[in-house]
Amino acid sequence: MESNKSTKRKRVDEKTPLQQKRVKLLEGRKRLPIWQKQNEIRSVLRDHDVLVLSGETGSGKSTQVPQFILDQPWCRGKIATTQPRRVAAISLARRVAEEMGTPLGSSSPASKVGYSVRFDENTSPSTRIKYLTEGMLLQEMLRDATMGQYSCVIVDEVHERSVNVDLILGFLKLLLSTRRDKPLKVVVMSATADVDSLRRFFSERPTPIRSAISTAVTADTVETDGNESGPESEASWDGLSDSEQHRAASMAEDDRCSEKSVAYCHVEGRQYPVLTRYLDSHSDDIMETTLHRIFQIHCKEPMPGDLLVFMTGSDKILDLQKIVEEYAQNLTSDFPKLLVLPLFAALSQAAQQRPFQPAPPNTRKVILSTNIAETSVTVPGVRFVVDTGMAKVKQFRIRLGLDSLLVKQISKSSADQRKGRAGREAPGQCHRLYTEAAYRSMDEHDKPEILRCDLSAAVLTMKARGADDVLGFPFLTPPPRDAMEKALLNLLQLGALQGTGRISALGRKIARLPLTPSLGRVIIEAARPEMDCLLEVIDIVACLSVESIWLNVDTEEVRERAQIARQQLAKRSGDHLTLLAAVQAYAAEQSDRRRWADDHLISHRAMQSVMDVRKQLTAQCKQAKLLLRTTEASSASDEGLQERVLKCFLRGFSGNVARLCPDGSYKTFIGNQTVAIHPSSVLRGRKLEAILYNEFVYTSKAYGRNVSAVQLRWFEEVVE
Ligand SMILES: Nc1ncnc2c1ncn2[C@@H]1O[C@H](COP(=O)(O)OP(=O)(O)OP(=O)(O)O)[C@@H](O)[C@H]1O
Repeated sequence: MESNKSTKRKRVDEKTPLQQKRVKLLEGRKRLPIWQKQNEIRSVLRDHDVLVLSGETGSGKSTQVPQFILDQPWCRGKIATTQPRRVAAISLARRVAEEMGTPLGSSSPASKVGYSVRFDENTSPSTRIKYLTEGMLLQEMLRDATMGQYSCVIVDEVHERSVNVDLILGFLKLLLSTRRDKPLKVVVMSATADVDSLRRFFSERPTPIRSAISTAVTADTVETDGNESGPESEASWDGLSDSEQHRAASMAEDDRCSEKSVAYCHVEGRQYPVLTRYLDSHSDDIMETTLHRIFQIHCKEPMPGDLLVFMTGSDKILDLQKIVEEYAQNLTSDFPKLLVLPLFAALSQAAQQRPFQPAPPNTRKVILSTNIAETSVTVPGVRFVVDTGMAKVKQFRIRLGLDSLLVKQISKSSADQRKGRAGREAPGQCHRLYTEAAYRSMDEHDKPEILRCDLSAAVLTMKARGADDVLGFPFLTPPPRDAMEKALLNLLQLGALQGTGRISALGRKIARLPLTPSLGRVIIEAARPEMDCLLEVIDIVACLSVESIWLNVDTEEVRERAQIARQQLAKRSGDHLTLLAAVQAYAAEQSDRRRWADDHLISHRAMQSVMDVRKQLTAQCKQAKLLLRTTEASSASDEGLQERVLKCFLRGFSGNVARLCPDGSYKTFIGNQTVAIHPSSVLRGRKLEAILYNEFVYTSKAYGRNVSAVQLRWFEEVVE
């Protein structure tokens, strides 16, 4: 008996480190609530096309479901699991690769688990389980409308109801009814979703409408080779082909999309309890309360136990980081050290992974995060969640035709997701910095993004995917008609649609770029031989993809230093060319880029992200044959270049132009709204004929951010 045991132990010891880790993690997996449900999940998916799966946060949905179904006879292809954010897609892929004992992504041709996020595809020829952001799955759908490589698509964290997830659900619903040669299974998962509406959505048959996707033809096969106004391939894009119509008709006679094909399963319980604490009364100074609570936990609670603090945005996070670090210096050596780590979307990928690494000995991690860590992620070590109850959300202002970010109270569903980040490896605590009454008065769910944001990108994706009649698309929640019309008009104005409403060749090119339609249009414009400024525009677009490259300057002394340092980079024409000058100077710095950034009060971290995005965008433009020039970029000081660059931005953002009025204010061309130059702009306080801005922010008043001076005659020239 004893010798049997020792042979077994020896066998385990002989395994590779990957296999040893797999065996070790298997014990923990078996304790997850979902482990007991695996046979039920397999059997339900054998008999049904769609499974709506609910289960508490941490019960094991995101990591286990793909592994449960991998070896099922119907599952010959890949399994896609979508995530709302790249940080979740990457960390889940890493974890599942460890649990399966396989290398991650492209590190080995034999790797079974990979991920795909914007600007980073990390898969191998053997990848079977792929975690990808919703945006990336939509991009894949543009290349292969039938999604032939997948046997199963798992739509995770569906409660977040991003526009992208709503589009994916609609496309999957249509695909389920048309892809008959290879079966496709769909699993929709969340801890806090509205299960009934999802079941109803998939149970109702899609109407065989013109909008149904073309499964036989992909966008690639109908490309009209740059002929923007030329006739589109009518047969290909007129909704259903003959064979598809036949299939859709026969489908109406069977029960494929009836109640029977949609199953529901619930996973009860979570692994560890989480104690919830509320404030006794409302806090008027949330920063102060957060700071106080961080130190209260740190000084009272035993180690180990890291903190995850949910805040609104990067500006507040960086402010609090500084204050916590200052206070931490005054702690006596009786207390463990504090390591403060920010986590927000605009950080480089490497910086986003730091909170997932273990803290050094005798150190407590304090992760200050936006809601990018709200769902799906397990941040190892976290036992305490501190929730400020607020988040920045996108809000579309139809009259202006612009998205703006507003700070708002979160929903109950968000609060519960935040709480669910604790209690994943051990019992935890959730400190809600609001009262219990405030929690009870919160909305149950967030308003779906489709009801509150600009729909241009969504409409373009639908059109590029062959869903021409966008008003007939199967939406889980139909968006407001005026927002759809606004999006159609915007796309028409960008030249992404033809007069008939069909997508143009130019529109299809824009749809394949991982950018908003407006920024995509700027890129395409810059690639025209007359403009010839694509490399420079890529640099600026890369800067616009991070929140800000400039460090916050809060004291008079630092402000003065910043002014002097930034003056060397500032361009009279405004922020766009100033950003270009900053990227060019940073890229040219060969000895010590970190020091250069510090000297100019520029965020080295943000610049690393900019360089990442710049590299990827350049590669994508080369692949799309937009970038033919091999010479170096021109200097930001070249006047001719400045005009061409700004004209390109004008082409994509003609709606974001305001002219100077006799009273000294700026009023937008569209909507006649007053808009001021943002205080962060190099043009602040200047009186110019007209300004162009990339972003509209509303704080104490309406501001345009990232502003440049433009001439009215350019406007007439560019926007015929
Ligand atoms: N990176 C990780 N490090 C350590 N443990 C992990 C990691 N990822 C997952 N786990 C463990 O696996 C459990 C299940 O995680 P999983 O993400 O599958 O749950 P879930 O049900 O999808 O949760 P949620 O609804 O919150 O996304 C976690 O509670 C944790 O114990």
